[in-house]
Amino acid sequence: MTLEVVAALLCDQGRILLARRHPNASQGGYWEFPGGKIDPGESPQQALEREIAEELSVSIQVRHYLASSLHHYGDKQVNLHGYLCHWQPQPIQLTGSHDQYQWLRPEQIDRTTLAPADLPLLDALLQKHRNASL
Ligand SMILES: Nc1nc2c([nH]c(=O)n2[C@@H]2O[C@H](COP(=O)(O)OP(=O)(O)OP(=O)(O)O)[C@@H](O)[C@H]2O)c(=O)[nH]1
Repeated sequence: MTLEVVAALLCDQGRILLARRHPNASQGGYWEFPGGKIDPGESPQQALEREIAEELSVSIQVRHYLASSLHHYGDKQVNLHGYLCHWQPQPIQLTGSHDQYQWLRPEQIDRTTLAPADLPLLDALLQKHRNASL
């Protein structure tokens, strides 16, 4: 089984939003870029805007595709697609999928507690930042 999943790299003043999966969820306790599965008939952008509204109670604008990552978790395979997103700062309300969130600069993100499928997305983000500062 391969799940098609979208994730938002939501930027605010150089920091990226990370959310921690609820302990009872699959990959519980891992930090991730929030998002979720693409429903039938949805575009990745539509899925991402819907998931972020559902999980964080905020509205976002999907800007650019960043990178994808295909990861085997044992019981399933996740094809994760990361998009750079923009928002007008709004209060975040976690609605159940996550138990915490934090804003971090990409170089501050702890690779050991990040969902393994997200590591290539983090690397693409770090690469983009390095290129931007050349
Ligand atoms: N939203 C999101 N999901 C991710 C990321 N990285 C990653 O491996 N995943 C995995 O992608 C799968 C789908 O995400 P979901 O948010 O719809 O989670 P879910 O609990 O409904 O999924 P489940 O059916 O696997 O339990 C989960 O197994 C989740 O662990 C990520 O950065 N964001």
